[in-house]
Amino acid sequence: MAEQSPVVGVIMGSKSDWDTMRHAAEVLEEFGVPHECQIVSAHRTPDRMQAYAASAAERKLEVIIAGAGGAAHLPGMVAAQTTVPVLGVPVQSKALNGLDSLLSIVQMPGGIPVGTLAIGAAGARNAALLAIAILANQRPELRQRLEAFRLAQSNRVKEDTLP
Ligand SMILES: Nc1c(C(=O)O)ncn1[C@@H]1O[C@H](COP(=O)(O)O)[C@@H](O)[C@H]1O
Repeated sequence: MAEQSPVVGVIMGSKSDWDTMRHAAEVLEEFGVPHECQIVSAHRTPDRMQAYAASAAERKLEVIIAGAGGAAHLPGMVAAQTTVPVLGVPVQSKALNGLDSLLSIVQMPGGIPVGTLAIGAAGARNAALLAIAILANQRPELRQRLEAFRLAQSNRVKEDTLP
C-alpha cells in the first residue's frame, strides 16, 4: 500500500489479549496494511481510550479493531466516541469462555454500531480480513490481493482429501 502511517488501529483491553489479537495483526502484516497495536482499556485507562477514539479520524485511521474479554466495553465505548468503523473481537474469557465478551460487544444500543466478530483467534483473523475488505473499496491493489487470498483458500479446500 502507498500509505506509511497506520490506517488500521488494533487495540485491546490488556496485554493478556495479545495472544488473540496478534492474529489480526498478522493478517494485516501479510496483506501489507499499515497498522498500529496498542493497549487501551475503557476501564483501566479511560483517558487513553477517550484520546484514542477522539483522535482516530484526524489521524486517518479508517478502521479500528478492538478486542476485549469479560465485561468487554472497549469496542462500544470507542465506537461511541468516533465515526471510524469499529470491529469488535470478543476475547475468550476464563470464567465464561468468551460468551460474556461476545454479548458485551454485540448487544449495542441502536445508533452506535460495532461490527462484532466471532470469539477468539478466528474472530481476530476475520476482523482483519473485514478491515481489508473495507479498505479495498478504495484500493484496487488490495482488492486484487484479497481476491488472490480467496482463490488460494478455495483451491486448498478443493484439494483436501478425506482419510
Ligand atoms: N474488557 C476489558 C477492558 C475494557 O473493556 O475496557 N479492559 C480490560 N478488559 C479485559 O479484561 C480481561 C482481563 O484482563 P487482565 O488479563 O489484564 O486481568 C482482558 O481480556 C481485557 O480485555
